Amino acid sequence: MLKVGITGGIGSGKSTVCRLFEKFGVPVYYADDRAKWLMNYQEDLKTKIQKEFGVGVYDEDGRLNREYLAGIVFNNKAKLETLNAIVHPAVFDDGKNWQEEQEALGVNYSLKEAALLFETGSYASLDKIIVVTAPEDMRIKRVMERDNTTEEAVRARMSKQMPQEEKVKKANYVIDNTAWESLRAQVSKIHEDLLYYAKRPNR
Ligand SMILES: Nc1ncnc2c1ncn2[C@@H]1O[C@H](COP(=O)(O)OP(=O)(O)OP(=O)(O)O)[C@@H](O)[C@H]1O
Repeated sequence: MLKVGITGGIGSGKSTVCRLFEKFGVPVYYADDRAKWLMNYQEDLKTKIQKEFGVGVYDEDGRLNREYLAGIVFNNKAKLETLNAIVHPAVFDDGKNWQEEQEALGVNYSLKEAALLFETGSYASLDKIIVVTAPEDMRIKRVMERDNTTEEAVRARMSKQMPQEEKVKKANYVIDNTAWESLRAQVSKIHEDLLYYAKRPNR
């Protein structure tokens, strides 16, 4: 099975593009959503997080207090690195298990969607990379509307990510998500190409 990664800056439209791939029957692993789930429900991971950041990280029901944790790590590089060193391997292993399941089902290629595909080093385990792009002002506006948040808050999150131009340099495919109208055709073309590549003998 061909393993394909899909990434892009905040608000570029990764999830929107993935939903189009799903319409073509391609299975998608949403690493960021899955990370949230694992931090809430995987006991090993929860124990490690609690040990490092204290009991206050989880509420009485055992659910992660995301605001509390964000307050600790957002402007503290060392703490953020510690958290990442705990969470990223757990998500990577979970993604690997998922890929093995997909392979056993006979899937030609699967997608792994992650905002920090390059930053976490996860791209190294993938065969092809798709980067979704959109102009910065458009991305900010879309996230402000989607999350009902401020420009400042979006820019703060954006500043922690690799710049879009650098991601594009590392991509095998780039999807320009400036306009909704051209999105489906771009996805369709890449899907055909990946299917062809995935089925090629001795690739
Ligand atoms: N081509 C488009 N035209 C208009 N709105 C769009 C388009 N693509 C995405 N959007 C909207 O922009 C917002 C951001 O898109 P999406 O959530 O897919 O981005 P993302 O890259 O997955 O975001 P994040 O980095 O925050 O996870 C969503 O509300 C989505 O509906």
